Amino acid sequence: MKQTKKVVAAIIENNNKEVLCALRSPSMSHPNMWEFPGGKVKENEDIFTAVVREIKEELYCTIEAGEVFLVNNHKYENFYVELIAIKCNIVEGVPIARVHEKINWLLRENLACLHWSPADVPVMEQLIKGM
Ligand SMILES: Nc1nc2c([nH]c(=O)n2[C@H]2C[C@H](O)[C@@H](COP(=O)(O)OP(=O)(O)OP(=O)(O)O)O2)c(=O)[nH]1
Repeated sequence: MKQTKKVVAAIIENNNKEVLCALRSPSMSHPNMWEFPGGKVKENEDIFTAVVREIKEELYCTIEAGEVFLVNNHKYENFYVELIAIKCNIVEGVPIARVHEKINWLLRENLACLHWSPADVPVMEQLIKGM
């Protein structure tokens, strides 16, 4: 049976109404695709704790988690992902790409210009619809 990965992703919007997007590096799985930063939820960890931890590890800043924006179940070739997108705010620090190739702030209307990880496409589309 295919494994299911439970993954949290942070939807972070700045004061200019731009959304934080992160490019997976060539050494990561799903290389060279854009995603909402985050990662796998650990066993016995709640999703809100997980997203705060992942953003601290990956982007070196502190966020607070808000409400769940969208949950998308996606089937990749070798595994399933339950992608849980959570609205978040930065409360301390400035995001720095530590594991990603780069990060970018984009207006919602421009999000479709990027090449997204397939599981992220419905999240990106919902953000554009919600403008
Ligand atoms: N962080 C994050 N991961 C995503 C998104 N969309 C998506 O398909 N994924 C996938 C990529 C990975 O397979 C998994 C997240 O894993 P991860 O970022 O914690 O770590 P990883 O590269 O070591 O994962 P792995 O594939 O090697 O198990 O979910 C997204 O928006 N954010």
